Amino acid sequence: MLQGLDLWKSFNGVTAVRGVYITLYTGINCIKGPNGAGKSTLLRMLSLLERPDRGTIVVFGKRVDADRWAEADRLRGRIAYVPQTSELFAVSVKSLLSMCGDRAKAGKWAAYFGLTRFMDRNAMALSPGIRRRLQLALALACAKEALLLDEPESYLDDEARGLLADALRDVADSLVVGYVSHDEPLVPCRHSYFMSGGTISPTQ
Ligand SMILES: Nc1ncnc2c1ncn2[C@@H]1O[C@H](COP(=O)(O)OP(=O)(O)OP(=O)(O)O)[C@@H](O)[C@H]1O
Repeated sequence: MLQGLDLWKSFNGVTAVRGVYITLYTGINCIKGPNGAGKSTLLRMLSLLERPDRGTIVVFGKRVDADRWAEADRLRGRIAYVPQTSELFAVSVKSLLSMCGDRAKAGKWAAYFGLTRFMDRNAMALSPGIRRRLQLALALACAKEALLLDEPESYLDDEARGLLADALRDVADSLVVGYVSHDEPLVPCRHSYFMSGGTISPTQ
């Protein structure tokens, strides 16, 4: 279980997230809402990649308070994250895929997303859609407990959207999945939240 407790975040005087409480359970947890609602900021905080101004993130029972942020360094590896953009490090695909240690698992997800022929290419020289496939393969290979996805269907063609949907159905029994989107997600949501103006509420 991944929780945010009273999370707040402002940028240059603009409050992006206002006292959000959220619990992500095993399965698909969807966070929907319009542009600028604060979804990406919330997801980055839950991924321990953005320090909240105030509040606590509870990562499988372990608390990370905003004012004791050093603890985040010890827990960040438990959460795989796919950002909204398709940026990656400018190194070869195969070196990226070696990041998580389990080469067999990384190879399996790379093959699943049709990436085998790109292994020696520089990741940043690939098209945004192929980079998105690579980000997803990497995140699925690295994810042991939680997988947080920011508009994961962006850049993908129909084939890749189908692959992603099937993959998410496969891992939904074993991972906490957070899925941020504007529109209907590719897979049914076990829990749904709606965000607007930095606040959040559960939906049906
Ligand atoms: N790094 C940043 N620096 C300055 N402002 C930021 C930063 N990140 C987010 N914001 C601001 O915080 C607010 C919420 O942005 P955020 O990206 O979290 O919303 P969102 O719901 O994900 O939007 P979208 O659906 O357009 O991606 C916006 O006003 C945005 O400009």
